[in-house]
Amino acid sequence: MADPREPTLLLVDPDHDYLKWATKHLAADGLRILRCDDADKAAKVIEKAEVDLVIADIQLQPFDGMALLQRIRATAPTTLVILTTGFPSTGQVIEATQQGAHDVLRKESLPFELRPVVENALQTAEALRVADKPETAAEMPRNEGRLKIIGVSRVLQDVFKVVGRVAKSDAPVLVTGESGTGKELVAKAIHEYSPRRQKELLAINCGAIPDNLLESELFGHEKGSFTGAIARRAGRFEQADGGTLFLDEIGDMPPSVQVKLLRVLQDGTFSRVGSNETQTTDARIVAATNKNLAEEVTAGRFREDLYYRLNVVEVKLPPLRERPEDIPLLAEFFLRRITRKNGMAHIRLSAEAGAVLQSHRWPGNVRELENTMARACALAGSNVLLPADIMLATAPGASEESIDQHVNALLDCLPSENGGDWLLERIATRLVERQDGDLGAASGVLGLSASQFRKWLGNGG
Ligand SMILES: Nc1ncnc2c1ncn2[C@@H]1O[C@H](COP(=O)(O)OP(=O)(O)OP(=O)(O)O)[C@@H](O)[C@H]1O
Repeated sequence: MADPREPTLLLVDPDHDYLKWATKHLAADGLRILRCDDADKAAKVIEKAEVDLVIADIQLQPFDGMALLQRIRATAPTTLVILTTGFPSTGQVIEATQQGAHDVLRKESLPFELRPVVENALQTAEALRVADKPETAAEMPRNEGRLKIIGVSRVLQDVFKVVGRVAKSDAPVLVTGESGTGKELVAKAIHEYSPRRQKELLAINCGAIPDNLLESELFGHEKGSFTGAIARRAGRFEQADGGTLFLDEIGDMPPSVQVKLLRVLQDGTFSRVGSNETQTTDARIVAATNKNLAEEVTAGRFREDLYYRLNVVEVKLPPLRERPEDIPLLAEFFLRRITRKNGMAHIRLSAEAGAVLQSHRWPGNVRELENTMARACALAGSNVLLPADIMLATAPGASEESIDQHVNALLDCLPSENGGDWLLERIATRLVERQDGDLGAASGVLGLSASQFRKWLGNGG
């Protein structure tokens, strides 16, 4: 049965002006906001109503925010709690985190940080609720069109805070991280939380466009300026005027284009290819790279002056293996998205499969996890994913240790006697079913010959 409940947020603060401001600031379609001015009332509300997220001041009466947090942890484990305070000490932040607070925010940074952190927390709360109640799993997520960045890890929460802070300004942002960590998603979030959100967000992959075309793609060209320039054309900088321009793979930008980009960053001007006329643009630049740009500078492949201009604010996205707590949530999120898109019944992740995912190194990061979930959905035989349903791409760089972890996780789910045969036969049978009975195709998935594969099937065919 679908859970028809609206996401619910409870604000707890003795300051009535703050409560009014925060209610207005966070108001969104389909979001229920409750308010209390003391901890006792808040605890009663939480006993009666299902609350997804509590935002409470640390200084409350008759008991403080930390004590409220402990009560909530004991009585409503899936309710997330964000504590707010004037000047949190490091000790407070550590203690609150250890007690299970989702986050601790400084009051003075709430105008920038509150909305992105709350929206992310509500998505996380929804994912937790769905994971907690399998019967509601087929439910369509709310806010269908909204950007979704899933993650509960502290490092990702920190990324959210930076996004909230920088979104309001026009400063260039450099998003760094390995391939597939979500750099483009962060660029979209910066645009979406910025005053430019009504205007265009345009993206260009500097590594995917031949060097001689990149300049004209970015800055436009005049008719006849090169062979094939049959008409005057506006470039991305003109099109993104007033909006945001996302320059992906900036480390691959050729030196001639780097010079022109530097000029735009210095004074907002450029010229179309084949023209001396100066154009102006007010496009906000978000650049991304999976290279180490400082090293590119040292190697003489990237201009130092451009590096400093771009790197006014750096958002570092950690690889997925450094935030394993995000993996099961992301996996559940992708499972829901994939099954819904394909009109399939919802498929859940078993705890054992979650453990297998958490022990993988994910060289392709979140993108690899998404693909792994798509493959698992296509091959799954029931509505619960087991370790045997998860086929991890054997990355050339996978360490022996991580391979051992997978093997151990698989062995853990075997019955004690004669387990190996049982598992191989199950895997082989499933594969044949998924390939519509085509034994040759099924053996091909594993790279085995048909005769080897028949042995797996255990019955000679
Ligand atoms: N935290 C997240 N929550 C939900 N989806 C995510 C998250 N991070 C990444 N993704 C998804 O993973 C895929 C890869 O993300 P994205 O394209 O933003 O990575 P990238 O770092 O820009 O990769 P590349 O360097 O290869 O361009 C996308 O489908 C994106 O939607």
